[in-house]
Amino acid sequence: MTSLSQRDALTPGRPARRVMRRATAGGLPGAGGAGLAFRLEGAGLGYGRDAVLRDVELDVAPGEVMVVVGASGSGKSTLLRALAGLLPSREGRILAGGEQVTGPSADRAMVFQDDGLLPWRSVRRNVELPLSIRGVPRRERERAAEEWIERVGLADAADRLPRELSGGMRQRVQLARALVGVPRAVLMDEPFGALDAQTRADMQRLLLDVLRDTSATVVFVTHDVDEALLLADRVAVLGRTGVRAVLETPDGEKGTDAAARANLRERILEEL
Ligand SMILES: Nc1ncnc2c1ncn2[C@@H]1O[C@H](COP(=O)(O)OP(=O)(O)OP(=O)(O)O)[C@@H](O)[C@H]1O
Repeated sequence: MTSLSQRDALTPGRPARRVMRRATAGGLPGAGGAGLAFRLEGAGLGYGRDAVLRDVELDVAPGEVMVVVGASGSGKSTLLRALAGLLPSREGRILAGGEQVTGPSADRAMVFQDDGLLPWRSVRRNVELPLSIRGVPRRERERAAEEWIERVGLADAADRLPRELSGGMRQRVQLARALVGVPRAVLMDEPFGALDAQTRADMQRLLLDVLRDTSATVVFVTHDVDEALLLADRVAVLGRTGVRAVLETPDGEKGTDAAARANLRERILEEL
C-alpha cells in the first residue's frame, strides 16, 4: 500500500466543491455531461522494466480540481498519461467514470506545456479540431469555436497561425481547444510552465474563470506549489514511488485564507 499518512487519508468519492458548476455545452450534440470520476486501485505504472509508480490508490471526484505536485521525475506526467489512456497500468486498475481506461477518449481532453497545436491550421481551425473529429456539423463547430476564442480573449487573432502567436496566446488556444468539445475531464501537464510570471498569472486567472462554467474534472500537474494552492480543491503529492499525501485546500474561495494557505503550503513542502 502506498504511504498515505493517516491524517491525509483521502476520502473516496468526496464531493467536489465545484461539482455544481454549469456546463456550457453550447448546444453541441453528444457533448458534456457530468465531470468524470477517476479511481486508481493499486495501479502500477512504468516504462519497460522500470517501475515509476507502484500501488497507487487515488480517487478524483467528479468536478474537482486535483493538482498533482512532486519532485522532478516523481511520475507526475506518467500518472497523467495513464489517466489519459496513453499508458496502460501494469498492475491494478485505472477507472474513469467507473469504466476501466483502455485508451484515449474525447471525454478526456489534454493540455500540454508545449502547445501541440497544428502549425498549419489557424487559431480558429485548431479550436474546431475536436469537433471536426467528432463530426459536428460545420456551422455548429464554427459557432462553438467562435465562442471559445472570444472567451479566451483571442477574437482578434482567430485567423493567425500558431507561429504568429506568443507563448501565452498559444496556451489560450490550447485551453479553448480542450474545452470546446465540453469534455468530462481536462488533464493538464504543466500548461503554464514555460510562461513568464505575469502571463502565467493571467492564465491562472483565465483558467479559474473558465472552469467556473464547466463541470469538467481537472487533473493539473505542476512543479509550482503556489500554483497548486491557487487552483486546487485538493493537492496530491507524489513521492519516490507513489502518492505520499492528498491534502485539501481550505474551504471558501481558493487561496483567500492566508493563514490556512501558508499552513497547507508548509505541509506540501514537508511531503515533497
Ligand atoms: N517515455 C518514457 N520512457 C522511459 N522512461 C520514461 C518515459 N517517460 C518518463 N520516463 C521516466 O519516468 C520517470 C517519471 O517521469 P515523469 O515525466 O512522469 O516525471 P515528472 O514528475 O513528470 O517529471 P518532471 O517534473 O521533470 O516533468 C522518470 O524517471 C523518467 O525518466
